Amino acid sequence: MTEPVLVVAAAIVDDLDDPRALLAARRAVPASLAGRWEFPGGKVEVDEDPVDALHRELREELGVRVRLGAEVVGPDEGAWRLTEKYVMRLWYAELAGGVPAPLVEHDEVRWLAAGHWLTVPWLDADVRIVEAIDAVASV
Ligand SMILES: Nc1nc2c([nH]c(=O)n2[C@H]2C[C@H](O)[C@@H](COP(=O)(O)OP(=O)(O)OP(=O)(O)O)O2)c(=O)[nH]1
Repeated sequence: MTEPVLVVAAAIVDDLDDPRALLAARRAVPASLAGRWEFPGGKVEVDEDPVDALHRELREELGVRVRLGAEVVGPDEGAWRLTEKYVMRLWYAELAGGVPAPLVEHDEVRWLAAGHWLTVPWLDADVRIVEAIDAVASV
């Protein structure tokens, strides 16, 4: 069996200490995923450190620098299984520089206000993740 490809992504919030708004990005490509929303991020390259990969992806995709918070630990050996092919690690983050813009594979980025995190059509695999972090933020 081949190992799943590691994807790293960020749940960018307005304030790590008191998250209210969550940044979601709408995919423009590929056609099969277009129109669905996701956590910005991407695949870790061979021999690349996952955290370095995350900073690289956020710089390339959104043009931002971030400060990372805690990892959002998932049920699949600490990660989140997305599909047969992909597994994702996710970190909370807040902006440290730049204004997020849909530069590469997205056509819109949107701040979702508290109570509205589940109102956009997330990628299928992301729904349970957004539910999990929404439950924590709503406490
Ligand atoms: N970035 C990201 N990918 C996700 C999420 N949920 C989810 O199922 N995926 C899937 C979509 C893609 O099939 C895969 C990640 O690929 P990607 O297209 O973001 O990776 P990448 O930026 O490195 O893309 P590329 O350069 O290889 O085109 O994981 C998510 O929340 N964020």
